[in-house]
Amino acid sequence: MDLVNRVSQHFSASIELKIQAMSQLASPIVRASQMMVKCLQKHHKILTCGNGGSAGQAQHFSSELVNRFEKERRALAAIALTTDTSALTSIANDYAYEKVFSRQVEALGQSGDVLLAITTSGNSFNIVNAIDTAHTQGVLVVLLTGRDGGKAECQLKESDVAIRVPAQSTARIQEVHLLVIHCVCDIIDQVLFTQ
Ligand SMILES: O=C(CO)[C@@H](O)[C@H](O)[C@H](O)[C@H](O)COP(=O)(O)O
Ligand SMILES: [Zn+2]
Repeated sequence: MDLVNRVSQHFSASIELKIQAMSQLASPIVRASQMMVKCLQKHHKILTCGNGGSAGQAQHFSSELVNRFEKERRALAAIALTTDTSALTSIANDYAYEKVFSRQVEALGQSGDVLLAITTSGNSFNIVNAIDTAHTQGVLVVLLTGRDGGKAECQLKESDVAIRVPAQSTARIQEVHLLVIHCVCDIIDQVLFTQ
């Protein structure tokens, strides 16, 4: 097996998907960024969640707001719901894994906040439940997903934003999600901190 060729195929597939997704995703990326700008301007916060690789993406995004992205600016309010192992393990242990994010949204989510929910399949029940609870708390939702958007996209309201990567492979979808996250960070900085 030619492993170098295999690596080349991964690069090509990732590049081609990004080019294909650009025209479809630019507009929802801008809408999601504007929603988050409004949220942060009003001193509300962004909650993030996801499973596995998407948990890493959720943390990646929240750290770029709390710390910084590419320019010096004040800290911005974001909390990853994937990091408090005591909350995660007790909620999973006492209730169900499907509740690990929704219980935290119930505790922390306030009207005017935004939930960034990340799922490649759209079918992770803890994400679907987090979206339902966000709605009952008056929290707007930005959903990063793939494939057919799954149950999570079906739960969205008109005031929410879906950013669905047109691909089937979890890895390829995650690669585009990271690019989307960096676009959103850039727009937030551009709008909030450029005169
Ligand atoms: O990162 C990977 C594979 O690339 C996996 O860890 C992946 O994130 C996990 O299988 C997740 O549980 C998938 O969840 P979801 O994206 O379907 O919501
Ligand atoms: Zn980054």
